[in-house]
Amino acid sequence: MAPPPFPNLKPKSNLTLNAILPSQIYTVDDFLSATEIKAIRTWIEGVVMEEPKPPGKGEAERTARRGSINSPDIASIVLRMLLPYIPLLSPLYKSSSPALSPNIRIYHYPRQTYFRCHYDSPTLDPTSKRLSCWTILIYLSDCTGGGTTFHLSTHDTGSANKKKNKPNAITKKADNAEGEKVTVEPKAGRLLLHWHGMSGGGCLKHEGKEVEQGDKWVFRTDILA
Ligand SMILES: O=C(O)CCC(=O)C(=O)O
Ligand SMILES: [Fe+2]
Repeated sequence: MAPPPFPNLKPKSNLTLNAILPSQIYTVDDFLSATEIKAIRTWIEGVVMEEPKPPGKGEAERTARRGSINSPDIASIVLRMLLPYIPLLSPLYKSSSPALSPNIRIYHYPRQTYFRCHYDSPTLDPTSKRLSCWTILIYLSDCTGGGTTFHLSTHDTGSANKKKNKPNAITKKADNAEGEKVTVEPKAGRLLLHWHGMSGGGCLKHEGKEVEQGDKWVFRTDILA
């Protein structure tokens, strides 16, 4: 039997782009409808999911199951949904031909799984020869815990470029030992974009916190610069 198809998603008008931390972290709630999430979850049943592997040298530990598929078609469906928001982002998106990485990844975090602190880095798309610059995460379920937490005083380019931005916060937490953090909670249909491009101080250190209740499902790709 043929695997279930990826649904044809419908761009929605009147959604707000929330600047959680200007120039770094943005969200859009209800980016996907409940029907679209259900159809994507059905499509995922045809995606081969791999069990977690021990981290390689210098890699962050991650204990979620992951699947990946190379699909320019899915990238173009999701790009059409993202187009209204791209001109609103900072750093300003300069390319005249917006594109998404066809490397589509699915994460499944059962209870008690996590993705430890790391930085995303610009990654070359071998076909277009373009580097990624914005991480795209779309939450496909509700769960307790499992937030995507950013460590605000961190940049991979060293202290000279540390941001002085203040977050507009979904949940804002001060932690004296580790500095200020901002957590985007997983919510079904919520889109999270965060910057990992070359300029603007690069990527903030971030992590997928341990899931406490329920299962966390995430769709991941990247905007290409
Ligand atoms: O699952 C999350 O909340 C974070 C995922 C992440 O950091 C990544 O895909 O690089
Ligand atoms: Fe990441």
